[in-house]
Amino acid sequence: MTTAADSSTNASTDTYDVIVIGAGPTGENLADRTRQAGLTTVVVEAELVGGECSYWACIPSKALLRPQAALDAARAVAGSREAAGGRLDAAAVLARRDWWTGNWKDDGAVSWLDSAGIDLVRGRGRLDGPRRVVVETPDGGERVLTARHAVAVCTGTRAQLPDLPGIADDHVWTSRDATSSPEVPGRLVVVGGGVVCVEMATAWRSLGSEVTVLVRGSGLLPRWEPFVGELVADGMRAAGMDIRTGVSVTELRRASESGAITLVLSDGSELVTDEVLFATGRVPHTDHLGLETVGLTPGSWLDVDDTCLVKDVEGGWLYCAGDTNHRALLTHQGKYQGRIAGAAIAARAKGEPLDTAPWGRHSATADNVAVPQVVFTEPEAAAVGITAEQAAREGRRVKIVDYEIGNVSGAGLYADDYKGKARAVVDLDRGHLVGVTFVGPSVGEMLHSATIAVAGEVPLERLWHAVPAFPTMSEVWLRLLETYRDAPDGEG
Ligand SMILES: Cc1cc2nc3c(=O)[nH]c(=O)nc-3n(C[C@H](O)[C@H](O)[C@H](O)COP(=O)(O)OP(=O)(O)OC[C@H]3O[C@@H](n4cnc5c(N)ncnc54)[C@H](O)[C@@H]3O)c2cc1C
Ligand SMILES: NC(=O)c1ccc[n+]([C@@H]2O[C@H](COP(=O)([O-])OP(=O)(O)OC[C@H]3O[C@@H](n4cnc5c(N)ncnc54)[C@H](O)[C@@H]3O)[C@@H](O)[C@H]2O)c1
Repeated sequence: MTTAADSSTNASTDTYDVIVIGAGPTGENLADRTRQAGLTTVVVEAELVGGECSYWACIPSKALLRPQAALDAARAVAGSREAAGGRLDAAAVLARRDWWTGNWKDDGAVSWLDSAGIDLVRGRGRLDGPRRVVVETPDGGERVLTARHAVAVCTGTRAQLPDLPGIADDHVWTSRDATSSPEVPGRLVVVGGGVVCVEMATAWRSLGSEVTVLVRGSGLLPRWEPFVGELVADGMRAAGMDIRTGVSVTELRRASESGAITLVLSDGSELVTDEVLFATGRVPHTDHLGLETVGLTPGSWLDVDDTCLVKDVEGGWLYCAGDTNHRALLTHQGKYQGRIAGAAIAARAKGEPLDTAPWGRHSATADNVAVPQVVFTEPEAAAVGITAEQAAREGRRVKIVDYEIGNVSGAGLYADDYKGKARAVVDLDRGHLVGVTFVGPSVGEMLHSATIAVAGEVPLERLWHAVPAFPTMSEVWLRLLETYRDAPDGEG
């Protein structure tokens, strides 16, 4: 076994300072940080460099959603509305989606790894005891890698399918099909109620599918402020989707001649469709990962501290960042964790002190208090921090401030009859915002201001001095502060 002096010049090296399993957005960022800190770094990738996000998740889904959003924006304003009467060109939308995924080729991402001095080993990696990774290479061989300092598991997730009669025999759509299908199904049923469900139902409806959404609970997006699911459902119904709540699939069968799928529902009725998407959550890629060789349970989410070091493994060498640690299943949080974990690995390798205090450079503190997310439906939803219900559960003394976004000039100018709502959750003991939610057309781009207010713990008195430009939708910030001040027992 050889030892690498510099990984960028020696591709056959088997011992590295850091081994990263999984080259999704998280693995790429983590590897970049350790390499920039001077540590030799290799990433092991079983499929495509760039991960789920680039080829079957964020990028293709947003590419599918953007054209209808552009059309809706034009239709929301008298004058442009008259010019925007046509339908989407589905073939052009799909072609643009394909371009954004690089036609499911990772040449661009591989060149970036090269330029960053990070080695790539293609194949499926698994742990084989402390600091040792065995890679099953595409040619059927095996390659053994050892790490001087750290192994980082960044293997992401795959779709979770419910165990239903017929589901194993009949091909059903998962998020992979919903983001990569070359054809628009005539009829599509989407099962779930979470983010993948609402986004993919919206995208395929915009391309012409007849869409039925089946939700076993009472509404969409149950982890968000309640008005979000209601307004998103209104928008989806207005776009022609059939949303049914309190119902789930109990059985399915695909007809061999027509290919149509019959779904048997929990209310006893049947529904016939061309495709069915199960958007019913995720499971971690931690089975077949050799977790048992280091005392962990195969298939489990990996529990980590704020530096992303896996708990319950001796020797402080195993890290896990991104989806697989279940802190926040979002690309930007995975990349953030990758940056923090990479810096922590480098500091530990050099014997430097770590700054793990809240908001320190080696602590992924934002995961606990300030996770932003945008749902790209029509209307969009955007939130950071906690909801009113979470605040109540945590026993915080809070004031909830609501405002109709349509009342500000910027929103009215953006869209005739703008409908949207903002909510701020103010922690009265701490004197700053701990949660903000917006729902309405194009609110996603406003979210970062809220993220700065929550992560920065900006005192409310100072927020009065953050003056929103006129006439932008951001004037909602001023209205939220005034509403807070004028409410009984307000402290504005
Ligand atoms: C339809 C959909 C839309 C989404 N949209 C958004 C969005 O708009 N914004 C957002 O923030 N998040 C979005 N997400 C979530 C986002 O995709 C994930 O949070 C993100 O991909 C996680 O990044 P990751 O690097 O942790 O894992 P992944 O992107 O899943 O990458 C993991 C990589 O590890 C590889 N791998 C797995 N096992 C092994 C192994 N044993 N050996 C070698 N390699 C292995 C995989 O092949 C993969 O390339 C979406 C998810 C879905 C399903
Ligand atoms: N724009 C974005 O940021 C974006 C977009 C897509 C996905 N994501 C992330 O990807 C992750 C996965 O999203 P998701 O929508 O797959 O999962 P999710 O956990 O958000 O939603 C899954 C939904 O399916 C329901 N469900 C589970 N099992 C079911 C069953 N057997 N029958 C009927 N319903 C069932 C659940 O009640 C839940 O509401 C999320 O954490 C999300 O944040 C983010």
